Amino acid sequence: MTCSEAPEISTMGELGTLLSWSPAQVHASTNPAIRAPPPILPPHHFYNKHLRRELILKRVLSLPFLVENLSQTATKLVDSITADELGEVPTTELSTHLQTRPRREIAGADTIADYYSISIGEVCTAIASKLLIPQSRDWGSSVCWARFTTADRTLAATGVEEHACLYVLTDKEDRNITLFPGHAELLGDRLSDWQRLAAFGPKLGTWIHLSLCPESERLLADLDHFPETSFPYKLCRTVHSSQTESTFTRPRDAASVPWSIPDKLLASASFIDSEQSNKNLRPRNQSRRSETTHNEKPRSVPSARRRPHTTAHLPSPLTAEGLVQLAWARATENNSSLIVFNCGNYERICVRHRETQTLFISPVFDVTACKDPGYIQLQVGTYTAMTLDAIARAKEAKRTPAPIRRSPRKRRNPDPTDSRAKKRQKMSIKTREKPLPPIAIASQRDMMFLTLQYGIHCSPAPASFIRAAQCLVHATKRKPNYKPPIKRSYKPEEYFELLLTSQIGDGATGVVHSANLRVVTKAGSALTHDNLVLKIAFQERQQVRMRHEYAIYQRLAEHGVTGVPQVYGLFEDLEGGAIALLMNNCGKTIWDLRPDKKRARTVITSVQRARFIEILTSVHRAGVRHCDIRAENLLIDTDGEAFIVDFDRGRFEPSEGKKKWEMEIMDVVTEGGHHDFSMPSPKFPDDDKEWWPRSPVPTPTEESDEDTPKPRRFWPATDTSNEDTDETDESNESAT
Ligand SMILES: Nc1ncnc2c1ncn2[C@@H]1O[C@H](COP(=O)(O)OP(=O)(O)OP(=O)(O)O)[C@@H](O)[C@H]1O
Repeated sequence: MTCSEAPEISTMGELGTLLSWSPAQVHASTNPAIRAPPPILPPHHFYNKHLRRELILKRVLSLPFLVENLSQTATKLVDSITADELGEVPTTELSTHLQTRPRREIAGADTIADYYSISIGEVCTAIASKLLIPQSRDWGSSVCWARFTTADRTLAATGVEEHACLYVLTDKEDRNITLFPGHAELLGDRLSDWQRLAAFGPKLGTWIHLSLCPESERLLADLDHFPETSFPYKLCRTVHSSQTESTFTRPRDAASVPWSIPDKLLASASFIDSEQSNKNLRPRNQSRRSETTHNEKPRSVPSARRRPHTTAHLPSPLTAEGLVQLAWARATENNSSLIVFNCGNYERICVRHRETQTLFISPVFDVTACKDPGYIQLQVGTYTAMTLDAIARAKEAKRTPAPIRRSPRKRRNPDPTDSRAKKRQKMSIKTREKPLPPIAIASQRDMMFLTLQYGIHCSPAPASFIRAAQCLVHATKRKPNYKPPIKRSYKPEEYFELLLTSQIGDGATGVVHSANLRVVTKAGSALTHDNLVLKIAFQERQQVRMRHEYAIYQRLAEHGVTGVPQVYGLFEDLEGGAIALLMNNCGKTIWDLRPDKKRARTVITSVQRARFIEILTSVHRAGVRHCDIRAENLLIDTDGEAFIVDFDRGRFEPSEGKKKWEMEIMDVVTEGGHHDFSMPSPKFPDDDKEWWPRSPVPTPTEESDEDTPKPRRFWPATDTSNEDTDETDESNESAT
């Protein structure tokens, strides 16, 4: 049945009538040009393989009464509100949303999420805010629901929308809560709870929308078809004894939650069959010791013996395992306890239980057929439960500081009586006489084991990356196009380790991380080098751009250009899906360094300005045009040195006119202004000699953004769809 009509509102029971409403069925667009792409695994699933062991999902169990529980949360709050507090229900305003018909183009996961936002989200945030702050008269929303856009616009085509959530608005600078005007005063003593909530983490609940197609419905139906004892959580396949050490306290569940998990179910979730449940979480190093004999140093086994036939992320259909892993990882990142899966007409709600690392999942239900209670009541119950749970966790986290857990992995002190240790020490003294910097040693090695250790990440097993292009800083005897073979296993002196410690940027070419390097010398001493940067590219077009960026840096290195990143190599993931460019850290962008963050004006010294101009002059002299001179690509390091980064849009052999034009842009940017990239750049003689590799035609899962720079992002994201480069006029030109 469908309850497609907006409720008729009577004065009595207006709220009840609103709560009993369920939306009309949505139908896929009849326009063949508007497809509902079947969900595929998004490229960023790479990160989900690096979740901390303590945060990884171990099992999925059914929770039959979750939906009823959540509806009751709304019922209880409605029952506790007095007629006086209820005041006037803004029926006309709210029912306008309920009447909103789906647009005919509804198909993709992003349009499903947008439809949900205007027809359900707007109403439910208003009602939930009223129930949480009953004294308010205005029915304004202090909890919000939104789909957050990302810099990677190609994600819209994956058929999965994972960036929607319930949240409280916070000030970006000081993380103070921004409630609907007047609500802060009404909260009285409870205001501190909400403040704490905002500081604790403003995201309260996670939504995963899937495109409107039969594949999505099948996926939703399969979400609990796993063995109860263990969930097959996918990790990297490298065999390696990791050196990462961390103290980490698993976030706690609230002592009392607005839903109930029967004791029996909780007990069965807590039952850890160590053999069974850890089997999938155990990286291969613990199960296969074949590479270590008694007296030998442990060898590491890469994740594959062959290079993948393409390094680019291949669109593979999303499986139920993949979807659960994706949703779990997203909820972990949001630190939310509830996850809602929605594919237009069907829905499932889940509880992420932190302590037992279990996902408790409701049965699938038809959102259009919700009756007693209606769909709006269930959603309001879900919103309020999410908020109350987050407030409780924020409060408890403040009250009981969690004990600091020491990592069980300890570094062994070398045994002074160990003759091999003594020999190693002697050798290290010898090598100390002629020390090579660690980065120079790593530059001669072809295998990189990559580990993530920041936020929710602490890789249970590293990813294996093989060198695809040489270091441009330290000389190597290798031929320029040398492709190193992949060995069966690697001794410590044959590889280097890279630890990603934070994410510092996310652009059209890739995700940029800060990184530390560790190498073990032949003599056995471990050396480290901090302050590196690794940019990872996933999609084919991004990878073409990254390889081009490397080629540009190669040209600049040949011409001895300084003031640009030093590149230590390009690497390919042996499990496919990613390539990575290793560079030195050039500091912070002049955009991020602006003294007044509320203004767009950047400020640099005259010496720095002169240096930026000098660098660009030498770049031009090397026969390269940057093509993206913006405040986000001009960096200053901790010593005040200037750097120009991000050459993925760069072009070879520019005309004199184009170089002059770019220098004028540099003048504007270093004066604190911004160039308007929507302006077509003028034509000059010899422009046709300029060349650059064209990005491949976007696959159906990718949207073309040729030469469109990354929009400047705020939180929530602002609409910058009109931004464009001065190069767009040229993007249709033929190129070699
Ligand atoms: N070598 C570096 N050192 C320090 N920070 C860096 C470095 N390279 C990049 N970054 C940071 O990462 C951000 C994104 O990097 P970059 O511009 O190279 O990526 P992109 O994917 O090409 O982005 P865009 O969409 O702007 O072209 C930069 O704005 C800068 O803040």
